[in-house]
Amino acid sequence: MRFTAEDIDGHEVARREALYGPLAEAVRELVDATIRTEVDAAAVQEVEATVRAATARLRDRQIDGAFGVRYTEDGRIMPWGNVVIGLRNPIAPPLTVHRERDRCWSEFTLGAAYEGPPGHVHGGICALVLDHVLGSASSPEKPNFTGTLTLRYRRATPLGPLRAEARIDRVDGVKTYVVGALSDSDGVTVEAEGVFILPVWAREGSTTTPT
Ligand SMILES: CCCCCCCCCCCC(=O)SCCNC(=O)CCNC(=O)[C@H](O)C(C)(C)COP(=O)(O)OP(=O)(O)OC[C@H]1O[C@@H](n2cnc3c(N)ncnc32)[C@H](O)[C@@H]1OP(=O)(O)O
Repeated sequence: MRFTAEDIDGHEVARREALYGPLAEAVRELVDATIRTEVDAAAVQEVEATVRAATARLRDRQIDGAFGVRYTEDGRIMPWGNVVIGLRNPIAPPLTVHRERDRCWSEFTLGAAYEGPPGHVHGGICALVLDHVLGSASSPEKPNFTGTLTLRYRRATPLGPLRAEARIDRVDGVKTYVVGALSDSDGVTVEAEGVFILPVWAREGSTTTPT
């Protein structure tokens, strides 16, 4: 598991955010446009060639494997490849998760790229979002892992503006029980319960390392 410390200061973090954030946002727009475009065949082929050229240009120099989770020396976390919140990940909506004591919440919009049933959010995407928001609520600091996530899909979740929220229900040793929900403007669409577990290597006094 890749947790990496980076020797950079806040200015450098801000510079990278300003550089890579807009690129990821542009690719998100490209994904949406790819799904929804009705331009003619020649235009589609022209764009395909342009996108392939852009991809090759980015691949001129790249890291091996995934981005990992990186930290600055002053403890700032940079989960920029994360599929839910990653600044550099165009697949991430991305969510900004807010914290208030024992609860977390996020308001965000899911568009055409997240469709399952016509005009509605794919059930796996609902699970993805809820896993992350419940997981975030489970621990402000230590890396809890999802042990069990239980969902009740009460009605289909429409594409568009949504809210996810979660709070700690109870803590039992290394297990944190969290409850939460995904909602649209008419109320709850998916209810969630999760057990989030502090892995062995992160426990007090552990000498094991992440695997
Ligand atoms: C990044 C920046 C963003 C920061 C924000 C971060 C939010 C991220 C949220 C997303 C989180 C993820 O997607 S995490 C990725 C998805 N999850 C995973 O890949 C987890 C894979 N599974 C595992 O690594 C492991 O099985 C663990 C860590 C879940 C548990 O293993 P373990 O640590 O060896 O557990 P162990 O000591 O045996 O058991 C401890 C206690 O938990 C219970 N227990 C064990 N497994 C389970 C289970 N699956 N469900 C329920 N309970 C369980 C045991 O009965 C025991 O209870 P008792 O005897 O004490 O009563």
